[in-house]
Amino acid sequence: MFTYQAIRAVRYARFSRGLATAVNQGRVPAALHLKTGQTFKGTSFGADTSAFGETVFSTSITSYTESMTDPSYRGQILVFTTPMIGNYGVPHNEAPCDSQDVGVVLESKGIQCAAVVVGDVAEKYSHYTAVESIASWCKRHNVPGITGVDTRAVTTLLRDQGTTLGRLAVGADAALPAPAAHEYWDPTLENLVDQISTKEPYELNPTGEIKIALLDFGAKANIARSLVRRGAAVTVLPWNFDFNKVRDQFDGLFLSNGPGDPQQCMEAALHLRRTIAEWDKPIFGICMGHQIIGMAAGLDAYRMTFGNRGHNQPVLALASSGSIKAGRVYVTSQNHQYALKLQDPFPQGWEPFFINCNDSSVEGIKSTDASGKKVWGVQFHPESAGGPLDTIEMFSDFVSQCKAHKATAGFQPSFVSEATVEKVAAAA
Ligand SMILES: NC(=O)CC[C@H](N)C(=O)O
Repeated sequence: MFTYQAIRAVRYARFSRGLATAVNQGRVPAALHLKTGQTFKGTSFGADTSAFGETVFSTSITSYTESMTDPSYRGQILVFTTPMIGNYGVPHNEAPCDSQDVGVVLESKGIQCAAVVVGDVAEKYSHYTAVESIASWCKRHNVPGITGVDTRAVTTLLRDQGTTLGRLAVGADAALPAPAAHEYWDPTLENLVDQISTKEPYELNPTGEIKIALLDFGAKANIARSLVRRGAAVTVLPWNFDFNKVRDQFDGLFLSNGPGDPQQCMEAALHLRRTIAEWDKPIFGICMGHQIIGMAAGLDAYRMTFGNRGHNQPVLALASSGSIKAGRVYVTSQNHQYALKLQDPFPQGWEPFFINCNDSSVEGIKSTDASGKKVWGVQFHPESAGGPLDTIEMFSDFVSQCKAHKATAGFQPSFVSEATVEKVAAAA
């Protein structure tokens, strides 16, 4: 019995060595180094370049294309726990750009993450919308990838020690020793939002029924799509634009997702504090936007150990509002490292809206009805892309609140801008 097992073990070792040699032949070596001292070796795909970043894992099974183009992944080395990545290829990322749409099929124009780590990259792909492989897509966008890595081992490490700075070393770099601890680049020390946010305001669907301002902290395209497809005209504004200067022209304010540490965006939270105090129209924020709303309300944001990234995060609704029913669990799409601190009591005029069923972190806040305001923030992504659509109707809730407010608000002379007054006077 023992002999039989020994023979099998030797045969298997020879077989897998042979397989590894065959697979690695002609391949460029790559190594994922973590600042905590571990190294994972594999082979490279995509760009022939090395990259630093914050190493994070995502439990999403599909939608690598949407995740990789999500600006919230900027500066991050994205480890996919799903073993095979790339088998449905990458679509052509240009939508017919009439003013009704946002110009892209995916979540932004380029690949946003710094690098990708996969167990097994698919060389062959098959999908009716695919035009290229993940490897050629990464190459075109100068983003390196590593395959042949035990991503379960990397994930276990990241769960235990937390999100860790890393370097994906490719080619000759892979043979060099790992960088010294002080050499690792920490993206969270930079204002990543400022790097990605629009520099100039622009408008989508200008003939929409209601006018929404979208503060762009690194907005996923599906946020604008979800608003435009519900009939809103969307004006995209830079993240630090003082909305108070133009608020009289809008029926609602939306704060988008975005990369990095929310503390870097305190300026936006200060503008928003004033908006919430002085403006009574609906405000909705997602992920970074939710964190900014929380900071404006007086809550603190903290850095989680490994964050939540994936399309299978359950959240419990603690309050009912629009399509959301208290006591129900919704499965959500998420991508965040920071969260709002749960404090007791909550700031006056605010209540927790959702809580994460896995780790009890705050997943949403809302203004209480007594305050007379309609402000919501959710840590998860109701627009998904990718992920479940359990909470997509929150967009319809927001748009209908804006429409209802517009219908009942009537003419409010004190809120009308000089430009509007001039236009009204000219028309009279
Ligand atoms: N998706 C997001 O907006 C992420 C928000 C923030 N950068 C975080 O990591 O928590």
